[in-house]
Amino acid sequence: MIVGIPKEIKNNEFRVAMTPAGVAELVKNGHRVVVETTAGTGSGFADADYQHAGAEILENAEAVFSTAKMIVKVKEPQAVERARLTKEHTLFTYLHLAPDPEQTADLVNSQATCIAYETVTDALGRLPLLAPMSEVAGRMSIQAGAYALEKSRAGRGMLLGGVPGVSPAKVVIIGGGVVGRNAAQMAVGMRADVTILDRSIDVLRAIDAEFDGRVKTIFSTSLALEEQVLAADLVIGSVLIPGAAAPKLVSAEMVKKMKPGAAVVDVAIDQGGCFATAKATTHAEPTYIVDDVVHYCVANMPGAVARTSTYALSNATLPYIIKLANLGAEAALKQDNYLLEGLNVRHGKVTCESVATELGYDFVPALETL
Ligand SMILES: NC(=O)C1=CN([C@@H]2O[C@H](COP(=O)(O)OP(=O)(O)OC[C@H]3O[C@@H](n4cnc5c(N)ncnc54)[C@H](O)[C@@H]3O)[C@@H](O)[C@H]2O)C=CC1
Ligand SMILES: CC(=O)C(=O)O
Ligand SMILES: [Mg+2]
Repeated sequence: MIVGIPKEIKNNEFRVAMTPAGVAELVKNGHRVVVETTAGTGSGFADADYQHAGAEILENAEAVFSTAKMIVKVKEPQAVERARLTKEHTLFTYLHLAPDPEQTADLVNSQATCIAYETVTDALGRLPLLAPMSEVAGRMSIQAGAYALEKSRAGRGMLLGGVPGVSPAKVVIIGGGVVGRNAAQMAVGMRADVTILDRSIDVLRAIDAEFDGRVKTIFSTSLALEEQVLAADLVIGSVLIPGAAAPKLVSAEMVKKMKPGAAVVDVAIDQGGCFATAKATTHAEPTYIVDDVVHYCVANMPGAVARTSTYALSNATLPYIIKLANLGAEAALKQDNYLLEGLNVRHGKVTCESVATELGYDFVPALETL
């Protein structure tokens, strides 16, 4: 198969979908790989590194899309990229369709086979292609939040860990999954006062055991959530209902009642965000203020630490890319039910139920499109 790696074009997105080492694996498996010139520069890989690995360098994205059958990316295709997709293409990348009607309509119209990293599952019910970026974003959320609490960003002027004689900041994490636990690790390391809310008691049990009492766990009800958010200096939004738009757990009224200068980092913004006041921002201008509360809502947080993130993402995606290339998308999807969960749109049909429900499409079970 011909596999294409375009350069990412989202604002301040420096990741690339494959490392030269991944390309070498594909080439070893008998595939042709075409890479857009300078696609790897932001992650520290030169065109020559990809050439050494056996890839061909093409001069622009147009050439990559028209040459390759499978397009492997990091972020959801932007409008100009969507216009290049055809029925012959398989697209393998993050999509986050539920909060994005324009993208969904374009992918439906393209007739392409669109597999979303974030809804691929594994035998334990986890999300193996979301997890590495959730680890990165969870860890970053605390440094972003610490920065947002500084006076220069209109924050409360608090140091997360306090100092001897002065209390640490109160960090509240909503959602104790991969993002939430990684955020907690960093916040505990910085000596903040950390509380995690989740609606799964098993998740709270595991966190209680993992942190050995250094993190408080609270079962997430609307009342408990409001109490915690109003007492917080920094709130991390990290809930997920796979495929669906994030539930708006923190209302605009609640934000109004938060402490002046408190900060929120809505990591779940890629699924629309769990704060009613959240709107996606970019690394170029990551924060804005609503009712004296500093909001950080960057939808591609890992793009800022591209080298770490590119390695982490491609470690996870490579086996799936090889399988899709070796078998072809149709056979690979038929053979692997967990990969099949990643299929969101194919040949004009929406095959992810939560996306269909959210955006008013007829849901067509994925197998029926194969
Ligand atoms: N902004 C960015 O750059 C990035 C955003 N993300 C996003 O972060 C979000 C979280 O991802 P993960 O941690 O990997 O998901 P996860 O599935 O590991 O964890 C989500 C947790 O939320 C909990 N939850 C669901 N509804 C809840 C509620 N009403 N109250 C409390 N807890 C609730 C679940 O029980 C689960 O433990 C996702 O939207 C993901 O796409 C991930 C990576 C990068
Ligand atoms: C998961 C995601 O949205 C990202 O890594 O950018
Ligand atoms: Mg206020």
